Amino acid sequence: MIARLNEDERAKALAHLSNWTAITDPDGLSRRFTFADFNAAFGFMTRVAILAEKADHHPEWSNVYNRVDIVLTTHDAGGLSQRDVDLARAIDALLE
Ligand SMILES: C[C@H](O)[C@H](O)[C@H]1CNC2=NC(N)=NC(=O)C2=N1
Repeated sequence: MIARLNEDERAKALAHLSNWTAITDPDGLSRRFTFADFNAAFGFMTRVAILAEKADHHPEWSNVYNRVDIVLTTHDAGGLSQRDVDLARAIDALLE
């Protein structure tokens, strides 16, 4: 069973995830992405979906036209875990 991050682990992880916001309900990370249009937003979602399937770790997300809102939280852990941090980094890397 994957564990929630403790305070020390959270602080260290967040220091490397400046684009993401720590949230409490659910306990996790969130980030809003804005693209030129729906096509670009959906293309991004497709790439994130492939990452998520490979990692067997899936985002909570919504899309409105060119905007994608992502929340990363670990259901199996009841909150923020290393899996969320790893997926956030992998998502950021898609845009580099
Ligand atoms: C059975 C399967 O491995 C689990 O349900 C995985 C799938 N994707 C998941 N995604 C997220 N965000 N949290 C989980 O706990 C989780 N668990």
